[in-house]
Amino acid sequence: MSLRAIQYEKGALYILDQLLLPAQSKYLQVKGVEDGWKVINKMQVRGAPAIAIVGCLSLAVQLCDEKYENKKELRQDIEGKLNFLVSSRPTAVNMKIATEELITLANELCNDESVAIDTMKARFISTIEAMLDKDIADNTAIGDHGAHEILAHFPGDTMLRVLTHCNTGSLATAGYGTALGVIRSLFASKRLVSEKSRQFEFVLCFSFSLLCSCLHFRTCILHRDKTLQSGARLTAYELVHDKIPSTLIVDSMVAALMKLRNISAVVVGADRVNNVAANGDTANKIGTYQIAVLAKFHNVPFYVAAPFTSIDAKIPSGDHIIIEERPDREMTHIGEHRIAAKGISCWNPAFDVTPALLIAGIITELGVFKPSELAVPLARSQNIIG
Ligand SMILES: CSC[C@@H](O)[C@@H](O)C(=O)COP(=O)(O)O
Repeated sequence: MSLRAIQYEKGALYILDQLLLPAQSKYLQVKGVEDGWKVINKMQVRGAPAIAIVGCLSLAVQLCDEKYENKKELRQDIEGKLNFLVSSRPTAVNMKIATEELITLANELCNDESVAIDTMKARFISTIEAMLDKDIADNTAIGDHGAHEILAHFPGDTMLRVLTHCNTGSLATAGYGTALGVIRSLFASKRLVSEKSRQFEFVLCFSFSLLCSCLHFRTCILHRDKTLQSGARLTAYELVHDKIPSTLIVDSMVAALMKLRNISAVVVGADRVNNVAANGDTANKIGTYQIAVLAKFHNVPFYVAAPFTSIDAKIPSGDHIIIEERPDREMTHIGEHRIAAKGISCWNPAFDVTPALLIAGIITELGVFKPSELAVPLARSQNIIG
């Protein structure tokens, strides 16, 4: 059973505090939108789908306790609280898309005279609650489509090595994960386990290799604080928990890795996939772009795994994605200990944008598409949701 980092039962929401991982596994109660905003902004919960789900569930929790005079008052309160939640982190689009859909729903319920206030509240809350199950179902589908796509390029008994970046697993979603979901599905596939690979595992202590590009070391002097060591702290934690053999590397090793080891594919997640004018540029954790460039150079297929809730149909290109900048302290300190020379200035963007031309395919819950082919399945996904 993979981790459940978001635990919800009618009116009660708990999240696994990701800032404490892997040393401590402690759940925090989220009592309403103020708490929801704080846990997202402080990155106690992170990852694009998880941000949206926790944000929306924090609203559901609060609505359970609030009393309203009339539907208009309820509608206004919903809109204000959702817009507040969107401001918690700017790059991932999932919370913004969820907000637009939920405001549309609140307007419809408010304008429908056959719907009483209690029914409006109950329908609104149950729509939010459904996000949890839908995300897990989407991720399982993403995992299977992605594994199928990658395996199709290799004969049955070939041992695969997949490189991923950041954390896209159960900690970043309602469960199973996106890019990490593909890796879970690959792991579950019997085609990967062969006599040959077992022998290889035993001799080289490699196992069938998942290589996580992890710590965010950059420009050779810098180390990020724990909010961003998401590979080492979070992905490694999930893989160890699920007993999926894997190897940790740091970002600066990717070129050497691709030259010296036979990497089958790269699979990463997304905070926002732009889909206007058949674009497909993708924002993801800082360092993703350089991995995509290196993958192109070494002829390694580079995939993005993301649900349609991460696809933004509104901005003209990836250049318009707002990139969140994090505090200097993440680069200058390890815990309380300063490692950078006092007086040095820092640039600390949390994300970068990978141009669509470097992406072999976007792995979604509806299948794998070229970045330029997303428009039709996006419309289909909106009909399914709507
Ligand atoms: C399924 S999670 C996809 C992305 O959100 C993930 O790759 C990522 O970049 C997370 O960034 P974070 O800053 O940890 O929220």
